Amino acid sequence: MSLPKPLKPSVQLKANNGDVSLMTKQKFDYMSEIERLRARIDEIDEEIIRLLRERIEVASRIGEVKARLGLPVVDEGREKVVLERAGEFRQVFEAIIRVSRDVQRV
Ligand SMILES: O=C(O)C(=O)C[C@]1(C(=O)O)C=C[C@@H](O)C=C1
Repeated sequence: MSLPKPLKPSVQLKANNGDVSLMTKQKFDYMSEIERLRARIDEIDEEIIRLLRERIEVASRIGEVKARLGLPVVDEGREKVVLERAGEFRQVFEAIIRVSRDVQRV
């Protein structure tokens, strides 16, 4: 049985110190794919952050109305509904709710 052929280093990349290091084309392609996917994650994260800011703004408005009506910040029934909808992201939403409780207390 023969061993697979070693891949030829075919891409030259300049390292920070000016040395030229060799990388296989295959590894270069995989690394480019990671970069491309990370760029998409950056876009998604920016959108999530924008939506979280908007959510906090809305929660803060709810807080103002509650204060006028003399209602408590925490509404456990409503939190249950929000957390059930969150499904596998329950822990994420627990953290989000903590933030919106906090903005309603200031
Ligand atoms: O719906 C409300 O009453 C809110 O204040 C918003 C919110 C939430 O972040 O979803 C926050 C705190 C409450 O305990 C319930 C829900």
